[in-house]
Amino acid sequence: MSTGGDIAPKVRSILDAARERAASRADTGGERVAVDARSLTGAFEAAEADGRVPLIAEVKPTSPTTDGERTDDPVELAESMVAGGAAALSVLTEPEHFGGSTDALERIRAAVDVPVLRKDFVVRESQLDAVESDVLLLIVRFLDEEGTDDLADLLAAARERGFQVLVETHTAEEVERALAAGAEIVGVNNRDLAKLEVDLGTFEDVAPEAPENVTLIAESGIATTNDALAMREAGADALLVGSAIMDAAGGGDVEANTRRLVTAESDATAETAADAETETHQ
Ligand SMILES: O=C(O)c1ccccc1NCC(=O)[C@H](O)[C@H](O)COP(=O)(O)O
Repeated sequence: MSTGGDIAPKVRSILDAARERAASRADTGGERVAVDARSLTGAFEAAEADGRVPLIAEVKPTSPTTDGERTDDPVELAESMVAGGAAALSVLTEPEHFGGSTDALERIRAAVDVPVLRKDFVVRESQLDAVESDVLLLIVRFLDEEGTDDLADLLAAARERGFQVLVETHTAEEVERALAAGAEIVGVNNRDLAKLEVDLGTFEDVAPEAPENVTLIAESGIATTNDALAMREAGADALLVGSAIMDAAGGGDVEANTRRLVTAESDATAETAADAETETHQ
């Protein structure tokens, strides 16, 4: 099935590149990976117990919607994110549009002890063996396209290799399809891959479709502490944040940017308590 006419030209170019990489990997064969994965839900629980907002911070040097590129050492960026309290990391491995690489992911995973998500556009089983990671992303919308494998088959193939799988959706219908395929970790992307526009209302609208036993992640467009609080209020078990932490245009402090979002809830609670205290003394 292909509903491909809806996809933005920049996203179509990403998908075409993913198909080409899948074909070249299939040609060269290559060994099947066997992952000893660090638990993503365990990392979220540890963050919650510690009063931190469970956050996946994304090493995203650039993107089709980013002004500029961050050329710092990806391992240093990743270590700063962990120092800022990130429960897990996401690492772009797509080279042509996001400046990522499998080499960067390998180096980061060796340097940190939190779970690492491989952020790429996986459409064929042969792509699963490009590199080991704790979590793998599958995007429902992309697996509609011609020349891609079936979502349930890919999910099973990824689990057979030891990956935990984050299945990304954008609509209630895609959440249903993710669940029917057996997804246990579901992301709702606030970025519409058809128009590349971001609307945090997407997560708020779609989240009620996911049952309680699913780990639900709000992805994209989360920039401020208020955004983080709104996504948590709407039911996000965790947040996935790239651009606001990377700050490619400003080259800002990645550790401080991470900490600001991770402490959003504890800071809000402290502020409310301080306001109550002030009122009592007036
Ligand atoms: O980020 C993009 O420009 C983009 C363009 C086309 C397809 C996917 C894209 N992003 C992938 C992502 O899912 C985000 O990197 C991730 O959710 C973080 O989003 P943000 O915090 O808004 O950087």
